[in-house]
Amino acid sequence: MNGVSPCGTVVRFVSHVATKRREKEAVLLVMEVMIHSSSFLIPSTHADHPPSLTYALVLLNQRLPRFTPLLWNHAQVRLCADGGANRVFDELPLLFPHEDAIEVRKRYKPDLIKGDMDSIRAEVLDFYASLGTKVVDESHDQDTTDLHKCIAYICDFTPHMEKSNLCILVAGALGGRFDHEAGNINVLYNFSAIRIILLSEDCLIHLLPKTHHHEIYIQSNVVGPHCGLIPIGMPSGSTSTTGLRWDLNGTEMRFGGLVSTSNIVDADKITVRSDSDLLWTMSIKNL
Ligand SMILES: Nc1ncnc2c1ncn2[C@@H]1O[C@H](COP(=O)(O)OP(=O)(O)OP(=O)(O)O)[C@@H](O)[C@H]1O
Ligand SMILES: Cc1ncc(C[n+]2csc(CCO)c2C)c(N)n1
Repeated sequence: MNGVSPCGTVVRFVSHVATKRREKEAVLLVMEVMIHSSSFLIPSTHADHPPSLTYALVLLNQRLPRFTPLLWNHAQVRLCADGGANRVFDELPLLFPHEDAIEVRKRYKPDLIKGDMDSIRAEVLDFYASLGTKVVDESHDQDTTDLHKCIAYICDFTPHMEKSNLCILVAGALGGRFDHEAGNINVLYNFSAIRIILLSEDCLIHLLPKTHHHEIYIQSNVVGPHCGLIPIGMPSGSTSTTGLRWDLNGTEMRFGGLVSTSNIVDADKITVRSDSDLLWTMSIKNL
């Protein structure tokens, strides 16, 4: 029947609404929870055992955080994005002032240096190449950033099955030039199916994909209390949270309207549900 009786039309409409509601409920029922924690900021000896994630570390060409050795120890593989190698060469010895600089450099030897190679110094390249670091020169590609090239490398060499356990830590990603920061944030969206955490000494940023509900466990000795939830790229029609000083309750967020900055974590666990991808940011304590 094709809507001849007004009554039939209403019945069909009601049944359509009921079907849509059931579909929505089914989606809600099957929506998986993604767990987030900052245990990579805690020494391995104190962190949860066995660690549930496999970490990779990418070092960028920006002042490295004081806690870089901690990230290094958590990681199974360490990559430098082009000039990031200069930072490892110059800055890691400064974190161990009582040790011989060359010994420190040998201990913190990256597995791979990749990029367009316009920033790495020749002496740095020669030093690590002679120690066996793999070097991948992609100077022909002037359309993707050096960070993008490094993330692509990690993904290409991580088996499909293991990608769900992979977490890429990116040191030196924030602060400094805004075009670089924006490019680094864009990489979170380029590789939205991979866990990637951008880090500076002061804060971390990662994506909360709309495909999941999120539980963020707060290790309050290393992170917080300042935090933010930011819809980049498109508005969020509805976001709900628990555990924040200023929780959202089906709230719309958009640039030009409300975005949740200068919020405060008020619980050990924060939950977030949204119809859009959001950026989660949190302050890092003076480790
Ligand atoms: N000031 C910065 N702030 C944030 N990230 C940075 C900054 N400088 C570099 N990076 C990151 O480190 C990576 C490697 O830096 P590098 O200086 O080698 O890049 P580049 O491509 O030579 O940069 P440029 O745009 O200056 O040519 C960049 O792809 C970027 O992700
Ligand atoms: C529209 C557009 N804007 C900027 C660049 C430049 N660019 C982007 S990534 C990159 C490599 C940096 O190592 C360079 C040079 C481009 N190609 N296309």
